[in-house]
Amino acid sequence: MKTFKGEARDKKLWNDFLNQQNNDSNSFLKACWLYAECYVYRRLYYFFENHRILKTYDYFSQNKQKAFTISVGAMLNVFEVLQSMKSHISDDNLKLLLKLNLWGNRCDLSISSGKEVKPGDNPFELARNLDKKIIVDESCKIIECLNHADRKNSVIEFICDNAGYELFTDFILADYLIESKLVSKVRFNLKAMPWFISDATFNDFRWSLEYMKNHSSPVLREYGQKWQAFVIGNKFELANVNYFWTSPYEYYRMPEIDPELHKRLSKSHLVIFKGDLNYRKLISDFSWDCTESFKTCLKGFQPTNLCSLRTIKADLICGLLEGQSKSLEKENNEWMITGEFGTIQFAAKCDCFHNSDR
Ligand SMILES: O=P(O)(O)OC[C@@]1(O)O[C@H](CO)[C@@H](O)[C@@H]1O
Repeated sequence: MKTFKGEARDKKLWNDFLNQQNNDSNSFLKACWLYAECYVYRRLYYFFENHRILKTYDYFSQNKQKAFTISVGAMLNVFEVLQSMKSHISDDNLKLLLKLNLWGNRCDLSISSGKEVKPGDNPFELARNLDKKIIVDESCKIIECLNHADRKNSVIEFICDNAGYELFTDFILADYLIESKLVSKVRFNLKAMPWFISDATFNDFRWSLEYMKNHSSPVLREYGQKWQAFVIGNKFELANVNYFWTSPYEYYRMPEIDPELHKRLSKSHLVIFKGDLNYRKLISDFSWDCTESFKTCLKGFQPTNLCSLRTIKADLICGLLEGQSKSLEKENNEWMITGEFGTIQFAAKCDCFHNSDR
């Protein structure tokens, strides 16, 4: 893996990392999966960013936009159910929205190697029926944490994953948190470059709201306008560009590599990490004993209360009960790589909530 040349703002971040690798492991074939995969996506962008005309071109944008447009049927269904929830703010509704958001992570174009992945037409029914597939469910702890938020001043940080339907479910959850007045602001952390095919960039975020605002369906138009107004009114905030999210670093190294980012996260009430890649970075892509606690696997990374909503696509996990992985293996010996199963895990910063040790 070669160091980068040119003027890129993350050149030093990447080159310092590459220079720290020992010669034996500094190659695509020998590096660990996380590093090699991140390097490939960064190197791909390098070819474009140094091109006179193509420097702002997002080579995955067509796939991502298609992923959004083919999900309109599911989105309309979500809005229909949501209308009835609005008049009835409750922990049960919040729990259901967390699950809707979790399953949104199935719609990822990197696991399908770019092939279309469409959500079912009735996502709430799916979310209600898939509880057996959530093999660690700490949604109650997340809700308890949200109920402790200082409603007037609390910020939630979303560390987003995929554009398309998953980003839509992020908006839905964020909207509910704002409307129910549990928090005052949701900040979205997006990718600074095309990443893992479908990861959401700043442009994807803006494109999605603009697409909704101009749609022929009145409800899509209404919410497109509403969420654009949230952006202008600072209820939805786009975090500044940050290259840490497209670096290969595991999150426990954040205080050393990007102390400013760590400090900013620590001021929020809760950080929601979406998806599989964020999970791998949270627990350092190590093959932990699957019964090890989430908190231990974070290796001290705990800027504030944090949670992870992830469909399982990579063969690492923690927080399971004794014997649980054996029975999953019997059910489906590919349970760790298909995205069929999911986890909702939580780690509390302070003692005021239960912690996630199981
Ligand atoms: O973060 P996501 O979107 O949930 O998942 C991304 C992901 O499925 O893509 C990769 C396959 O290339 C896996 O490494 C990874 O876990």
